[in-house]
Amino acid sequence: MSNPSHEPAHEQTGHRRTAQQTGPRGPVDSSRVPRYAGPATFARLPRLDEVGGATDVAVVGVPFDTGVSYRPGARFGGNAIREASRLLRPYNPAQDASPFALAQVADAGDIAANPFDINEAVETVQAAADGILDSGARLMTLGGDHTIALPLLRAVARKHGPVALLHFDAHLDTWDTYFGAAYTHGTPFRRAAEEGLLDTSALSHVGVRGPLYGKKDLDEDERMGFGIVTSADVMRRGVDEVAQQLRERIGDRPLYVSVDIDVLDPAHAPGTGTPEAGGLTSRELLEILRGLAGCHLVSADLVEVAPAYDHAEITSVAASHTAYELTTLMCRQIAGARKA
Ligand SMILES: N=C(N)NCCCC(=O)O
Ligand SMILES: [Zn+2]
Ligand SMILES: [Zn+2]
Repeated sequence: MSNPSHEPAHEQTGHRRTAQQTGPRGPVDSSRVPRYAGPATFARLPRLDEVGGATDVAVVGVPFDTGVSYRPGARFGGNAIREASRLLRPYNPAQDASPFALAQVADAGDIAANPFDINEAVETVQAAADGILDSGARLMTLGGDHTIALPLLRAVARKHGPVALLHFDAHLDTWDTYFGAAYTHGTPFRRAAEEGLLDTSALSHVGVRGPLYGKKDLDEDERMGFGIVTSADVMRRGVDEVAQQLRERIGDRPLYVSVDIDVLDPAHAPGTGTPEAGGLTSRELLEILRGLAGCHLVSADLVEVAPAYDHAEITSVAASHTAYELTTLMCRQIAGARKA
């Protein structure tokens, strides 16, 4: 019998064991079970229940997009990224690591956030994130709009104290309110700064570009402590120099990385809600992330993938590779800390 889903017996599912019956349970082996078969988990990794409910990194979907100011649809982002991640392979040559052999990574399913009540959804996301972090796992969330970065940062700061933030986005997302609403996808980092969740000596936006409401947007953002590497800066200075500057700013602080997929040029990520011309290439984004090796990455999100505007999975493939680099960073760091 060939069952391409994720039954506990890994002999039937083709889940790779990286050592003889010990060590992390890896992805389904795509040389034994076609990679397009069965329900999608991130990178064909086991579900959380298949690894006994304990993991080092929990990949979690956040199907929520009630906080958007323009095109809706990011509620479908997590599952689109899971589908596009079927083609990921277990060895990451760019970081010379087999991430899923270094640490257990499991797909913990979706957080069931109320689509009709943003305040309640924010509480639900925080409670779910608290639970996962309390179990000792790091979070890699997929999908949702940028509103969710606030409850995720609340959970991370509850565990680690104020964190360094590296925010990849076309937008600042430090605006104050929209239509009087405090919790939207344009406001999470102002709320996080107000709540003391951020280490104000290590806050960076990368990839910012496009029209603003006024110059005061930049002044207020700077007052909150953010430094900006614009999209044009990345082009002029190059990825190695940018990554080095970011690494120096972050140091050994606990780091949260938030990736809004609209940091990429619409040519590289058409499937998003508020696209802006002149963005990063996926190659630039992936290279900057790889340059963060050694940082203490405690959790990350990947938001604003709206598959209804995508074509040929351009956006969700870029997103799946972005999440793969982020999980690789976490797994390397976990394995390194275990050795030390
Ligand atoms: N976080 C994202 N993707 N966009 C924020 C844009 C807010 C605005 O409409 O001005
Ligand atoms: Zn954005
Ligand atoms: Zn954003």
